[in-house]
Amino acid sequence: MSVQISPSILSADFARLADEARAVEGADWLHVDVMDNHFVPNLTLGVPVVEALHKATAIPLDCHLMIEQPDRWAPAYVEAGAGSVTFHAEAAAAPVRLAREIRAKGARASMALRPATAIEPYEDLLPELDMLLIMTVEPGFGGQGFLDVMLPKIRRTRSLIERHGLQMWLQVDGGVSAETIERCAEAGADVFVAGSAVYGADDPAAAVRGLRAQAEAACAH
Ligand SMILES: O=C(CO)[C@H](O)[C@H](O)COP(=O)(O)O
Ligand SMILES: [Co+2]
Repeated sequence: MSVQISPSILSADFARLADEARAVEGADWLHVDVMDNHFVPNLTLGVPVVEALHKATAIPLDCHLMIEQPDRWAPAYVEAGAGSVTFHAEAAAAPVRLAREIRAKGARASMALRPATAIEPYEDLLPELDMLLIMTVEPGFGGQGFLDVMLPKIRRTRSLIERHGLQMWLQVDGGVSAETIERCAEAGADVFVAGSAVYGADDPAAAVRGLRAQAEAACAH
């Protein structure tokens, strides 16, 4: 699977979201962090903003739901136009049923793991998913330092995906930057979320190009 760069609008100017989406033209997906102040101690945006963003940009929206009760709310994000919908394993009541519903509605189904959540209990669920997201910070805020202790989990997850012969994305989210992206790619990630490293740069589109070049070089090894 080819490298995908997904800038996170968590680090963008929320008063200018349409412009900020255009500022990363050339990115593969746009990562949209939905937080409900219950699953994580922060509050961001919801379905109406995703709907508006979908109308404002051609970039596929990669919605990361850091919310309780994703079984109840995730389908609305597909209807709002999300290209992929990621729910957290720790919050989902029925992850297989939810993944099937997301796929049936026409989006990629993805499941996220907090840093302390192991992949192994979810091994048998992998065929139900189009993507697995390994958090490399505690979810809730942008601009945190990359947790390099997550690298073995990325490697183990890549091995499981290969052992099962699956075609699925492996996404990393949190602290991904020019300093850390190569280690993520070498460990087996192929979808890279970057918030502060892209929107904190003077030229966000150039930052996307730089991250892509580094990831592609490291993935080829
Ligand atoms: O899900 C997230 C936080 O919970 C964000 O996607 C992530 O933190 C991106 O920001 P940065 O690249 O600055 O770490
Ligand atoms: Co995210």
